[in-house]
Amino acid sequence: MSRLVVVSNRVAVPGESRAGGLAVALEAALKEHGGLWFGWSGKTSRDRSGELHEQASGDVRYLTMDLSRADLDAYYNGFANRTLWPLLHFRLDLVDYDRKTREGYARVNALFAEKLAPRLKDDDIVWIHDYHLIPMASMLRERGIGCRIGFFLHVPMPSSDLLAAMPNHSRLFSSLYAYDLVGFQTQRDVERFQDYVRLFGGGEVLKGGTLQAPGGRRFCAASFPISIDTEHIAAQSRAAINKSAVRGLRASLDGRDLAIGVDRLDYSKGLPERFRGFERYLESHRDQKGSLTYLQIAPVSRGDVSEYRKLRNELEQISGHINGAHAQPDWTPLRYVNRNFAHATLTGFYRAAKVGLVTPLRDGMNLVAKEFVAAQDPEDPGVLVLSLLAGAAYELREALLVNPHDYDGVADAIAIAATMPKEKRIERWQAMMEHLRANDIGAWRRRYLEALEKT
Ligand SMILES: O=P(O)(O)OC[C@H]1O[C@H](O[C@H]2O[C@H](CO)[C@@H](O)[C@H](O)[C@H]2O)[C@H](O)[C@@H](O)[C@@H]1O
Ligand SMILES: O=c1ccn([C@@H]2O[C@H](COP(=O)(O)OP(=O)(O)O)[C@@H](O)[C@H]2O)c(=O)[nH]1
Repeated sequence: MSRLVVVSNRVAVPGESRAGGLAVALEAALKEHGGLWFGWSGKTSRDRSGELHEQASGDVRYLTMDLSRADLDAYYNGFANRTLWPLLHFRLDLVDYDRKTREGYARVNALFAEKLAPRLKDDDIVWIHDYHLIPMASMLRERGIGCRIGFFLHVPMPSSDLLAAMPNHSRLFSSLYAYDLVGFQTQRDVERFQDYVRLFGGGEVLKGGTLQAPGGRRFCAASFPISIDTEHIAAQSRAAINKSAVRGLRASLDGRDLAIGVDRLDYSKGLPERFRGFERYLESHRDQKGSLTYLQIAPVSRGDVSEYRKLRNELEQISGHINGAHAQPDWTPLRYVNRNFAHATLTGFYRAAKVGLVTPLRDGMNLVAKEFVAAQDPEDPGVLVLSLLAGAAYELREALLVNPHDYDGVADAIAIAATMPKEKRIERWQAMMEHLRANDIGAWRRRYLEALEKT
C-alpha cells in the first residue's frame, strides 16, 4: 500500500483542540489509514520560517513547520484569509488584493514544497488541502516530484465571473492543473470550476468530465462531499450525558427547550443574520415566547484579521440589543459564548437541543450540521434548521431548509422546529442518519483516494 501524505495549513497535532472542520475531518481520516500529516505548526518564530517539528501518534506521523510573523501575516492573515477566503465565499465586497501578500503566499507555498520534496518517495500519494496551498503541486512538480498529487477544496468554488475579478487570477487558478485530481464538496462546485477552466482558464472540458490544460495535460475534477465519523459521534453523544458541562447546561434550562448554534466567529457563517432571525421569531411567535433558549457558541477565529474583529463587535451589539429588549427577570433568550469547546462536549450539547441552527451565507460543507444530526437521541431527536447555501444542504434534504437572508423564513422555521410532533421528527432524522451512516468520513477518504489512484 502506498504511503499517504496529507498536507494542510491547519494540522490537528495531538492535544490541539482548535475549532475547524478540516482538522476534525482529516484527523478522523488519517487515524483510519495512517500516514504523514504535514503543515503549519500553529506557531510563529521570531526570525525565519522553516523550523520543523516531528512527532508520532499511532500510525500517524506529524511534521509541522513554524512560520515567521511576517510570513504568517502575508500568507495566512493576508492572501489566504483577506483575499481568497472572501472571494471563494462570494464576497467580492470584502476582498483585499495586495501584491505583497500574494508574494508572501507564494513564498510560503514554495517553502512548504521545499521542505516536503526531499521526504517524498515515488510511490507516495500526496493529498493537499484547501485554498492556503493551491500552487503547492506545481511547486513540487518544479522540484521533480512525479508521484500522484491530489487536491481537495474545502470551501465553495464561486462563479467563474467572481474568480475572474481577481487580479492575476489565472496565474493562481491554473496552478490547479498540476494536480491529478481536484476534489470539491458538491457537484455545483465542480460545474463552476469547469466553467472557469473553459471560459477564463484557457482549458477544455472533455467528454466524461476530464479536463485538459492549455499545454495538453489532462486531469480530473469531481465532487466528494466531506463527512463525519457518524457512529463515533453518536456514541460520544450518548456518553456525554455524564459530562458536568452537559449536565450543567441541561439543568440551567429550567424545563425550557434549547436551540443551539456552533460556528467559528466568521462572517461566512451568517451570525448577525441568524440573530436577527431569532429576534424576528421572538417578535412574531409570541405564543412561544419564553419556551426556547438559544445558545450560540462562537469561538473567536482569525482574530488578527480586521473583518473578523469588526464582526465580533457587531455581534456583541446585536446580542445585547436582543436580550435587552426580550429578557425577563428569570430568562435570557440568547446566550452568546465566545469559547472553544471540546468536540465530545459539543456532542452532548447537540443532543440536549430541540433545534439546531446552521444558517451560513455560504459554506463549503458545514460539519456542524452533520454532527448535530448524528448526536441526536433516536427516540426523541431534535430538528435541524439548515441554510440552502451550505454544501450540507445538498445531502441533508430532510432538514428545514431556509434562506439565511430571509429573517421571516428563519423565524418560522425555528417555530416549526420547536413544535414539530415527535413522529415527524423521527421520520426526518432517520432519513438523514441513514445517509450519514452510508456516507461517513471513511467513505469520503476511500472514494477520494480510489479516484486519485485511478487517475
Ligand atoms: O484553520 P482556520 O483558519 O482556523 O479555519 C478553520 C477551517 O475553516 C474552513 O473549514 C472548511 O472545511 C470544512 C471541512 O471540509 C467545511 O465543512 C467548511 O464548510 C469549510 O469552511 C477552512 O476551509 C479550513 O481550511 C480551516 O482549517
Ligand atoms: O467550540 C468548538 C466549535 C467547533 N468545533 C468543531 O469545529 C468544526 C467546525 O467545522 P465546520 O465544517 O462546521 O466549519 P468550519 O469551521 O470548518 O468552517 C466542527 O467539527 C465542530 O464540532 C469544536 O470542536 N469546538
